[in-house]
Amino acid sequence: MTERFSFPSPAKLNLFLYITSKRADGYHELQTLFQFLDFGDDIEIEISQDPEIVLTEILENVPVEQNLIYRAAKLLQQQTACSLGAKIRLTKRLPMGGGVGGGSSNAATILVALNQLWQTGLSLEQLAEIGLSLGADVPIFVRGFAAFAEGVGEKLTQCNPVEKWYLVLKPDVSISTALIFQHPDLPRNTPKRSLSELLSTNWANDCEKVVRDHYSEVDDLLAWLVQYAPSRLTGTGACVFAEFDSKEEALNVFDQKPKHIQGFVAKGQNISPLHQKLNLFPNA
Ligand SMILES: C[C@@](CO)(OP(=O)(O)O)[C@H](O)COP(=O)(O)OP(=O)(O)OC[C@H]1O[C@@H](n2ccc(N)nc2=O)[C@H](O)[C@@H]1O
Ligand SMILES: Nc1ncnc2c1ncn2[C@@H]1O[C@H](COP(=O)(O)OP(=O)(O)O)[C@@H](O)[C@H]1O
Repeated sequence: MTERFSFPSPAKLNLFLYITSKRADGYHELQTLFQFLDFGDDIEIEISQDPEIVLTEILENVPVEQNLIYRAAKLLQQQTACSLGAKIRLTKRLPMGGGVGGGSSNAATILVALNQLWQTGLSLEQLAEIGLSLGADVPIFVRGFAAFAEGVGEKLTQCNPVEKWYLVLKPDVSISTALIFQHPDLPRNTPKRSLSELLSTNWANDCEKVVRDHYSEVDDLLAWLVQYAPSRLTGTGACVFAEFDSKEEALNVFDQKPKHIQGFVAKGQNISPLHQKLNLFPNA
C-alpha cells in the first residue's frame, strides 16, 4: 500500500491592514500584519509514479484546473521537471473567500509538502517565488513566519505579535476582494508608517468601513462582537475576529454567537503549524 502523509494548511488573520497607495497596474500597496492560526484545512498526499495530479475532493464552484491545490502541484512539477505525481485529499474547514486565506494556504502547503515528498530540493524562498504567481498571500504561507507585509504582500519582515486567542466568525455573505478594491469610497492614502510605529498604535483595517457600509451582515456581527472584545475584519472579509487573552473567554463568546453563524476559536501562531510539523525553521 502506498504511504499517505498528512499536512496542516492553516488559516491566517490580517491583524491590521492599511492601504497606502494604488499602483499604475491597478493593484493596491498595503501595510499588513499576518499571523497564522492553529486551525485550518488538512491535506493528505500519496505520491504516485505516474505524473498525474488527482484531487479526490471537488470544491463547489471551483473547477479542478482552477483549484489552487491542482495549480500549485502542476506548477512545481513543471518548474522542476518532476516526473512523479500525487493523489491529494483535502479536508476543508476554512470558509472559502472569507479573508482567512484558505486557498492561498492550500497552495502553499502543496508546494512545501510536494517539494519534500518529490525531493525536488527547492528552498522556501524559491517556493515562495513560485507561489506569488498563484496569489499575493501564498508567499507568506510558504515562508511560514508571522510577518509585516508591504507592497502587494511580497515584501516580508518577520514579526512576533502576541499569540492571542481569537474567535473568528463568518457572516453569511460572500465578498469579492476585487469589488472591494474597486470601490470608490475605499481609503487608499493611509500614510506609510514604520513597523515600530504601527505596533504601538491601535490596529484597524482600511477595508472595514466600506464592507460594513455595504454588508449589513458584517456590520451587525461586528457591532455584536465588539461588546465583548476588540474586533475587526480580516483581509477584505467577510470573516471578522475578536481577540482574547484566554481560550475560555473566546469559547464563552463563541457559545453565545447567533446559531446560524459559522465560526471557530483558535490561537495565533507566529510559526505556521505546517512548518512546526515539518520541523522547518523559517526565517526572513
Ligand atoms: C488583501 C488580501 C489580504 O490578505 O485580502 P484577502 O484575499 O485575504 O481577503 C490579499 O492580499 C488579497 O490577495 P489575493 O486574494 O491573492 O488577491 P487577488 O485574488 O489577486 O485579487 C483580486 C483583485 O483584488 C485587487 N487587489 C488585490 C490585492 C491588492 N493588494 N490590490 C488589489 O487591488 C485586484 O484588482 C485583484 O485583481
Ligand atoms: N483549494 C482552494 N481552497 C479555497 N479556495 C480556492 C481553492 N482553489 C481555488 N479557490 C478559489 O479562491 C477563492 C479565494 O479563496 P480563499 O483563499 O479561501 O479566500 P480568501 O483569500 O478571501 O481567504 C475562492 O473563492 C475559490 O474560488
